[in-house]
Amino acid sequence: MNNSPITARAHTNIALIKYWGKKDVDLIIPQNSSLSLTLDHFYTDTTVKFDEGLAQDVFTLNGEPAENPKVNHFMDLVRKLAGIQTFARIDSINHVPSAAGLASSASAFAALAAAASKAAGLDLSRKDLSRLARRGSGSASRSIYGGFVEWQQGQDDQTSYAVPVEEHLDWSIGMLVGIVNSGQKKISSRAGMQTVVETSPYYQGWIQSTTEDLKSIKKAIQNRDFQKVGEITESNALKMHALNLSAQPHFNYFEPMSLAIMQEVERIREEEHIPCYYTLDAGPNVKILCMQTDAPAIQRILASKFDQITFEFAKPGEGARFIEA
Ligand SMILES: O=C(O)C[C@@](O)(CF)CCOP(=O)(O)OP(=O)(O)O
Repeated sequence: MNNSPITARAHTNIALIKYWGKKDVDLIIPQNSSLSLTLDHFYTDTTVKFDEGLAQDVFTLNGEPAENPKVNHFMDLVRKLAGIQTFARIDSINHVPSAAGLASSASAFAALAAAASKAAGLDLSRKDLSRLARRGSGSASRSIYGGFVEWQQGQDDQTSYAVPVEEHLDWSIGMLVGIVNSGQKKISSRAGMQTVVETSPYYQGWIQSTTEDLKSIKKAIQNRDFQKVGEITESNALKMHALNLSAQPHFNYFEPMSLAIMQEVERIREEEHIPCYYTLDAGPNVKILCMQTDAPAIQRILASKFDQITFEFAKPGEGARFIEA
């Protein structure tokens, strides 16, 4: 274990093919493989320093003391892996719009996995970092890499990890992220996907369909077929949300503003002939896949319709890495 503080940076990722259900809740083994795009715009910096003088882990988030049982549980995993008992100081800064509601668990646990394992004296491969990050939050397994990333579902702790599909993208694709300030209490991803696995009558159909989508989208990425990538992305997101509508009790993450933006994206595509496609996760925020050159025109149209929402553009981002604090 080295006693110097280690800082890591990891970016958030947005799934084009969704992870939405676990086979094993404790190990976080998913029901299906997923594929995401790591974004440059939103990231987490986490510093970890092990200190024999601490009687427990001390955690701060954005400069404020914080309590998070998932972080404590995760640090226990790191201690076990490194064969140490020492507690640590963990300081995490989320560079994500505060009202975002953007699932920052992906960047947070990927950055924590990198910084904590290194500070504990481990020198993990990116594959083992992805496996470790997965234990914090499934989607974090993908943020170890940049660009397009596939989380191969595997069947156990050894075989479930992410791999880079195309890490250094020479494709000028990107995402506009609309921050819909949500008043409603959202159901966490963890709770939402559990309900769906247990109660949606469509769940087996989802597994079959999303497995097909993954194969098709990888081919479309290889062929630089933006329209196909977009169509699959939009369809896959709606199928995921259909699971929520069909669950018992049913739930959904859409707000009226979400639906209005979704309809406007379809209008821009069909009437303005600007290729753009939406996806949504466990919240009301709409993410719009588009080519970088089209982003300003789309932002202008959206700003004229939704003046109270900011749409921030994100290019493909890099994988988790160590930085000077
Ligand atoms: O990212 C995706 O594939 C789709 C979602 O974002 C939702 F739309 C799921 C993210 O779930 P996560 O927060 O990783 O859950 P955990 O494993 O229970 O911590």
